[in-house]
Amino acid sequence: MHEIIAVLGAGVMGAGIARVFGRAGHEVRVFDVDSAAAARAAESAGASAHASVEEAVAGATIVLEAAPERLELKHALLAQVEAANAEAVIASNTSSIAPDALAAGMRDPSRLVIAHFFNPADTVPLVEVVPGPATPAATVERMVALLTAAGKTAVPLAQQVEGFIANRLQAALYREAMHLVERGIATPAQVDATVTAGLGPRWALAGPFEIMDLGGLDVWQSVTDGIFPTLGDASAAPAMLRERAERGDLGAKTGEGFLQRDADAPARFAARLAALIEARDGLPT
Ligand SMILES: NC(=O)C1=CN([C@@H]2O[C@H](COP(=O)(O)OP(=O)(O)OC[C@H]3O[C@@H](n4cnc5c(N)ncnc54)[C@H](O)[C@@H]3O)[C@@H](O)[C@H]2O)C=CC1
Ligand SMILES: O=C(O)[C@@H](O)C(=O)[C@H](O)[C@@H](O)CO
Repeated sequence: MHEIIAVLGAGVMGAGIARVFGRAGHEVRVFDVDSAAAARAAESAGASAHASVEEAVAGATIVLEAAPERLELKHALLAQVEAANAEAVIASNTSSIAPDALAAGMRDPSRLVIAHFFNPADTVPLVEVVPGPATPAATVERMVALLTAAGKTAVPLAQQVEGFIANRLQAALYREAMHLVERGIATPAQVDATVTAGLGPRWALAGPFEIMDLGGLDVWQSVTDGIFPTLGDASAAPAMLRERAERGDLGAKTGEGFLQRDADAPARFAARLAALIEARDGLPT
């Protein structure tokens, strides 16, 4: 089904999302408060850039919000969308905000659904589709169909939860990774190597439940009984993350993070990831 899709926010994620839908043949419109960002994203996606939210969403059938992860900003943007378009499905690319919190200020919360893409959005197949309490099943089905037809792997959740599935899994892993570094057990590079040389290749082919089946549930019962009580239990960002973020060492965005990153690291990573996914998809099952 041909859609008219307005992408609001043309940064790291919005630009990639616009390319996904542009490549799928939909009419894509882009708005960003940074008009240069909107123009760049529109050019890369074969889309049109627009000077206002109202202009971008007028007549759109789908609105996809990829603005900064700040609830008050998203609330204001969703209000602008509702005022300018009474029909479109409104999808947010939020990383972690539960749909009901996001829809709290909306006139019609049933229009909201989460479509959570992964960075880089036009390379990573996964998109989590998360309904809020008021989201009709038909809206979830429509988003899943749209994403699937665009070549994505859409995973619908039965109900909302903060962080959805993948970010909860990532958060659990990253919490333990930082716990191990803060305890002096390993360096960030050594922790990363355990993933890229071990866990990562397996996870490209099998998720946690398949891995447990392959390893033996008796073994995993013993392992989890032994390890769970020793895991880190931080309930907020640990000092090694908070201190870097607060002093502006943001990683690839600034060149300095946990490890040194040069400016084209994200582009090189995206190219390598695309090649890896293509090779994986060509493997015999
Ligand atoms: N960066 C990542 O790895 C991922 C981020 N996300 C989520 O996607 C959303 C966007 O994140 P990023 O693309 O990384 O952020 P970003 O900071 O790269 O891009 C945000 C864009 O929104 C624009 N913007 C700011 N206020 C706006 C407004 N009122 N209306 C329209 N545009 C506005 C900014 O100028 C910027 O270009 C966030 O909710 C984030 O949590 C989701 C998956 C991955
Ligand atoms: O990893 C991803 O692309 C997504 O899970 C995200 O939402 C981002 O990592 C975000 O949580 C932080 O950049």
